[in-house]
Amino acid sequence: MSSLTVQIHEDKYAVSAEAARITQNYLMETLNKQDEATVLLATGNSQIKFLEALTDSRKIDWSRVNFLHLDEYLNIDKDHPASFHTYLRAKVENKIKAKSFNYLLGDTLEPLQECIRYSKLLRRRQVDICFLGVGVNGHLAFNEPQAENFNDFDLVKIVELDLNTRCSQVDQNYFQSIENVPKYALTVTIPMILSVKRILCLATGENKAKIVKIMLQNNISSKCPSSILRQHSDTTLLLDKCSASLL
Ligand SMILES: N[C@@H]1[C@@H](O)[C@H](O)[C@@H](COP(=O)(O)O)O[C@@H]1O
Repeated sequence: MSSLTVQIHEDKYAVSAEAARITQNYLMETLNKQDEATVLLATGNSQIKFLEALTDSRKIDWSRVNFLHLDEYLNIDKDHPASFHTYLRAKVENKIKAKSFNYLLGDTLEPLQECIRYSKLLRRRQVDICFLGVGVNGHLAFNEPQAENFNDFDLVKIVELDLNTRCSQVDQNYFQSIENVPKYALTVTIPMILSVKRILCLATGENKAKIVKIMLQNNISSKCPSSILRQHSDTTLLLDKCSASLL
């Protein structure tokens, strides 16, 4: 049965605090039932305060938690300031002592082999919880809007990034100019995301209001990949008043 719960909070700080609270409780419950837990991490501005609050938690036994992440640019050095590797190393890996931390390698010379390697890692364990943001064009991880259905067979794939997505990375000062933004990326696919037990999706700010409305009120369609979350069995979408302003 599908179940998407929408919460509307005062601002991005309240969203982050609530996301950290939900995750902390969920991971504690999970670790009471099983030896290890597995988390699929997102990057982006929506995650910053949330990850800060979560990694401050002293109630979670991080030594029993495995981490993987959703996506990475292709042809980017892992130490590049805009790589998701740099982001996650600083915001998560360096802050806790995890059981394992498994990066998608964007500087690989063999992208197809990297997809296979990462798919194997993802298959090894059931992912317990996945964090997501929503792109301004509705993308989930780097699953860009497209005409076809959500029919990927693979768990990880190579994608060509939308011009919109690449421009938004410049607008947010991750890259100096559009020429510097990689054209391709690796991403976990929609079927992989839907296989996760619990999903927390965070979308805050006025620039997300239009897409949040489309995501929740238009037909479920691969033209707005995030709309597929309405078919997942246990997803919470956390909005602030700005991103929820058109609902
Ligand atoms: N590829 C990432 C996504 O994984 C992220 O969730 C999304 C939302 O970003 P933000 O959190 O900045 O709104 O866009 C980025 O481009």
